[in-house]
Amino acid sequence: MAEQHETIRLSHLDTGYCVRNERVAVTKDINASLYSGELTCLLGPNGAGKSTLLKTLTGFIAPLNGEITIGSKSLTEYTDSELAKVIGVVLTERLSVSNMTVSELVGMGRSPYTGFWGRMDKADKEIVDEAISLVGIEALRGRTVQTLSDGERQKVMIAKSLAQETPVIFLDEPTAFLDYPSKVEIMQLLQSLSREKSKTIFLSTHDLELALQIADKIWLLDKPHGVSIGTPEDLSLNGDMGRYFQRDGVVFDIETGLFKINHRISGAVSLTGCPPYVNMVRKALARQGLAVTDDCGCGTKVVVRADATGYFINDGVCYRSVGELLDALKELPDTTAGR
Ligand SMILES: Nc1ncnc2c1ncn2[C@@H]1O[C@H](COP(=O)(O)OP(=O)(O)OP(=O)(O)O)[C@@H](O)[C@H]1O
Repeated sequence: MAEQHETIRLSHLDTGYCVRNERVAVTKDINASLYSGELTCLLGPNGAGKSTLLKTLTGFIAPLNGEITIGSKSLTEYTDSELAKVIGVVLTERLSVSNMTVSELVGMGRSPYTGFWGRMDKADKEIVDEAISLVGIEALRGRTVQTLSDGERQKVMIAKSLAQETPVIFLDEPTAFLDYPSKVEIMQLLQSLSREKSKTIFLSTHDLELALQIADKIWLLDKPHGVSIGTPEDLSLNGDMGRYFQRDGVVFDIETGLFKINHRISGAVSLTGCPPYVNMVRKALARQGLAVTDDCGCGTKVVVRADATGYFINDGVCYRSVGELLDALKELPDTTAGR
């Protein structure tokens, strides 16, 4: 495991904006730290202040109050060029660069080191090559940036921030607009970079389930509750996770540590069998509003069995698929005890 140390400290930090000379706070009194070798995910509902916090941490906007310390000095003491060697920022916006190749764009990550004319020497080029290979985009090198898919472009932007060789990388919704496998791939890439390169990685996301599975730490941001910080497991056990995302129709399942849809239950059946069939049938029944009461058939008129041989209702006809079983259940005049 990579050695971990505190890289950024937030002390009594208030974020927000000055609107017509009035200070409008978005988040208040955040006291927290980010660590090297850790992937931290910032979660919160729309408008909670995730982007505002990221903009404040990256020096785009000033804090309303409090202090951000990076290494041994305050963020305000860094010059722009010093900061560019400490913090890499990956934003989600589409790039307006035209006719720039992937190699050239990743090479821009070297600009804090290459001076006014941006001439890269051999060492710079090696660093760019390494960044490209770490992210696994060698095949894209010669492609122009505007021809890339969203996922490919996201990887290129991560490679650019790696070429920048900053100990800290901030990313604003890096998984937005990606299909699920690409989201997982980007998150796994960031997790391995935090581990293998000892980077401090802090990202905002709406991909709750993914963050719960992959983040070392979660920052939950919500106006009524403030910020709550911990491992996904601690935030699950102390009830914060369920509280923060409480909505009609959604429940936080403490057993799995994930959110699930709270189906409206209109009846119940009994279920026997063996995994994975029995688990899939349980899931399908829940979607139909049917709870599984027990595994012995007591108290319900319908007993469903699911195993490798097929799906059965009251040990009668063998149905070959979950779909057929559900159709048959719908046909029953009085399906369940609860109806
Ligand atoms: N430039 C600005 N001036 C004033 N208020 C702003 C400005 N930018 C954002 N806000 C407000 O600050 C609050 C937090 O916005 P922010 O964009 O940080 O939330 P967010 O958590 O990133 O939301 P989302 O998940 O929708 O992206 C919102 O109420 C927003 O309207």
